[in-house]
Amino acid sequence: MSDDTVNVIDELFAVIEDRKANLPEDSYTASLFTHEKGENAVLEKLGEETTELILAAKDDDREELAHESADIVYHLLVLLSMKEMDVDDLRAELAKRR
Ligand SMILES: N=c1c2ncn([C@@H]3O[C@H](COP(=O)(O)OP(=O)(O)OP(=O)(O)O)[C@@H](O)[C@H]3O)c2ncn1[C@@H]1O[C@H](COP(=O)(O)O)[C@@H](O)[C@H]1O
Repeated sequence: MSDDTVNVIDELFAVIEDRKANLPEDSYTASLFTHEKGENAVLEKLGEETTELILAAKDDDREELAHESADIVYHLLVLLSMKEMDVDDLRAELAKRR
């Protein structure tokens, strides 16, 4: 994995944190933080996208698999932010398993 690929995750997380702090009206991310369903909105998205990921894998559709993987990573980062966690928590957990 290139440094750019790693950085894009950190950069995306920084954007998510910014949206959480500033709640711009036109932001999908902000709408997840203010959703009437609370955290269930992002949890439902993760459930739906996991199903879509499974279907893409079963179809051997690599383009769709990458698309759904990105949707899941994005919504996972939103969830971590909602729980006052961050990418370092994920990195630390993965590193513990080496
Ligand atoms: N990475 C994402 C990202 N991934 C997914 N989504 C949104 O998540 C929603 C996914 O829901 P759905 O699966 O129902 O949408 P869909 O387009 O039908 O997707 P599929 O069914 O094809 O999987 C869509 O509205 C997408 O726009 C994202 N929205 C934002 N980001 C990032 O967050 C940044 C800030 O975005 P805003 O908060 O909107 O400013 C953007 O610059 C992006 O980098």
